Amino acid sequence: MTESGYSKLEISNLKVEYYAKNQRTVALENVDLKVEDGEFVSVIGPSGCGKSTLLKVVSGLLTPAAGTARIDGKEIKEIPEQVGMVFQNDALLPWKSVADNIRLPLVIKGLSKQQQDEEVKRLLQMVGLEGFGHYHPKQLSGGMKKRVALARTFAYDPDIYLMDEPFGPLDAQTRVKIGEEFLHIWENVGKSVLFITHDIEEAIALSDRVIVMSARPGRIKAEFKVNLARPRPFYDIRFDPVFKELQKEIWTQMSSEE
Ligand SMILES: Nc1ncnc2c1ncn2[C@@H]1O[C@H](COP(=O)(O)OP(=O)(O)OP(=O)(O)O)[C@@H](O)[C@H]1O
Repeated sequence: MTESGYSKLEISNLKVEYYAKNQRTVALENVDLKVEDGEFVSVIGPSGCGKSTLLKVVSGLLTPAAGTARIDGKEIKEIPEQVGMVFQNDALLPWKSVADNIRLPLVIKGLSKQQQDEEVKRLLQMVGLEGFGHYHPKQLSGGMKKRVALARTFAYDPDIYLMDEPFGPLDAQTRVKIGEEFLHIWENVGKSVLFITHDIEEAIALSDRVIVMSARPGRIKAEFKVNLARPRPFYDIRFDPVFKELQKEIWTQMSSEE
């Protein structure tokens, strides 16, 4: 809870429908979910269960058919300034340099040129891209682009990070490396995260709680608290017996019919 007594994010009795070609699809139904200040929550579930839809509601891009989504107690009616998104596709501006992509939120925030330069330098260092500021996105590997996208989100410094399978397109090795770096940075930043993934191991390694959704219409099927101390080693934590037990429980829940 925040000082004001509200959760950072509170979703209550949410229902979302899509209409396409006279066909109604109920994407989400009866979804209740809270994310506290500084909490890392992952949502995992079968393809099409409404995970991205959930993020679209929180980012103000979709209006629910019923129920509410609130940030700090205030109902989301338009794009809230407290959220920052990281997608599977990095959404970098190809005509701008790496430094200028990261600079964008700082310009919007109204920082002076000198403050922007200092912050860009700090962020490039933070994501391991020192010396690449003058490169353009097309000159970077998938993992490097992901680092730029993360640096840009850290530059924006939102209260809630909304992450939709952000490491999805990366190869397994890069995915672990970036996951590790992201976890390390996040553990210092300590903001709320709502993280969508298909990967049980990634969800456990990163999160304070893992939410399992049912197939469409998406409902919350189960919730697991991750009782693993922080800071955590993103990879080695997988060998902890608590991790393995949780992985088994989540897998059992995901593969059960109900
Ligand atoms: N713009 C749209 N118009 C109509 N139906 C849609 C639209 N967007 C999503 N849907 C439907 O809503 C349901 C939930 O979609 P959503 O993208 O939220 O699922 P998801 O869990 O994120 O899937 P995945 O894991 O495959 O990315 C799906 O059945 C999808 O077909």
